[in-house]
Amino acid sequence: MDGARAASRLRVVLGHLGCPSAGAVIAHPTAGAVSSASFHPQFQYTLDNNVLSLEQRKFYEENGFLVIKNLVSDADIERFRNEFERLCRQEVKPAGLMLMKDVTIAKTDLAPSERVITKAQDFQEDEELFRYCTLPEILKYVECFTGPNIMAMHTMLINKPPDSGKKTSRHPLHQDLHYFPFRPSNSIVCAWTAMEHIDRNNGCLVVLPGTHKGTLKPHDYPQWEGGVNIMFHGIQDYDENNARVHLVMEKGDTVFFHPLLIHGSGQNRTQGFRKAISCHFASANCHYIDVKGTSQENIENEIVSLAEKLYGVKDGVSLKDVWRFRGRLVKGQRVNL
Ligand SMILES: CC(C)CC(=O)SCCNC(=O)CCNC(=O)[C@H](O)C(C)(C)COP(=O)(O)OP(=O)(O)OC[C@H]1O[C@@H](n2cnc3c(N)ncnc32)[C@H](O)[C@@H]1OP(=O)(O)O
Ligand SMILES: Nc1ncnc2c1ncn2[C@@H]1O[C@H](COP(=O)(O)OP(=O)(O)OP(=O)(O)O)[C@@H](O)[C@H]1O
Ligand SMILES: O=C(O)CCC(=O)C(=O)O
Ligand SMILES: [Fe+2]
Ligand SMILES: [Mg+2]
Repeated sequence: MDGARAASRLRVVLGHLGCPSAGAVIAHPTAGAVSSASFHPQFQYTLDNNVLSLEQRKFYEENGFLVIKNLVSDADIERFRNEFERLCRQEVKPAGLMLMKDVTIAKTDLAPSERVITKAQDFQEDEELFRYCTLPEILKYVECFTGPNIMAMHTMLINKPPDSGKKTSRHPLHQDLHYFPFRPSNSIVCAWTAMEHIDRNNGCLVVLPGTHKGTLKPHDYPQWEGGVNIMFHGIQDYDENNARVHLVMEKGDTVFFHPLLIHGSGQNRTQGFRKAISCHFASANCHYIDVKGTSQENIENEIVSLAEKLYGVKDGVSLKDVWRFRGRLVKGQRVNL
């Protein structure tokens, strides 16, 4: 049940009980016997617990994202950086890991190194990097969105390269839900941690606040002259008047955001490789959906044919099989996913 319906149902129930202040529960959460810290039926994107302040909850409800400063330690980030370098040099090859190169060098046979790999994806079998998805300081916040049964569904270390001049280091504006065949969307959250100072010069995250309240939009490849990275689908028609917020973040700062929030990242105009580590978490109580006949069918076809090509998997595989294989339980019980 969503928050608005829960609130109106609560009003009905309290009304039946002859409670005169039924409306006041919504208008004045501090009134009466209801504790303000734990009971907010008007909220629909965050859960009742004592981790987020009222201000933080209101911010996420309104905007669809929340930045927590200095959440991950320098020592942990150093470990992630070292392990990423080992993966790039292919000193270790965890099962399922995908190493991506920028489209401008995809067809070259440069030896893999941290100056060639732009993204390490699906590191769920790499114990050292997967520590990120189990950090108590991360999970404490994740639980505010997913509840207690938590799956790490999708992992990435993004190493945005210096732009070659073709602007291929950009990530077009998109909604992550486009890639996910599970619902409900409010029980999914991305944690994205800056591994260094990130601003507009090296291609920070750009978000369109409040867009998490909308629906999933059709995505496809943008018509960019210089080329687009494989699977970097973007929204074709978003509201150009929607405010754009550039998230300037320091090392260790972490943004939690809703999978419908429209976001992307600009080009990296520096000579450094801009690093961030992220995980999409979902409640294990979410359920898989069939995306056939929906706007997500294009990404399903693309991912499934890639899986067939790279891993020789047989016909009849669907997007949900790919995600079932990637997902790992990090807290509570693996209920559905
Ligand atoms: C919420 C979240 C999911 C949002 C996102 O993450 S959006 C971006 C998602 N991106 C992905 O999922 C990419 C996942 N990565 C991969 O699948 C792999 O790393 C690959 C890109 C396929 C590379 O795999 P690899 O084993 O190295 O295979 P190959 O080097 O033989 O490449 C296979 C064919 O793909 C091409 N390719 C590789 N990298 C890129 C690129 N950056 N842009 C465009 N095309 C690319 C490559 O040229 C090759 O093409 P063909 O020779 O088959 O024509
Ligand atoms: N013309 C465009 N059409 C669609 N998306 C765009 C366009 N230009 C940029 N974007 C996308 O918008 C997001 C942010 O880009 P934006 O240009 O605001 O930031 P930037 O490149 O970091 O900074 P600057 O404005 O200084 O270039 C990225 O996801 C980028 O891919
Ligand atoms: O540039 C980034 O780090 C963000 C990438 C992103 O949004 C994604 O991979 O889904
Ligand atoms: Fe994204
Ligand atoms: Mg720009």
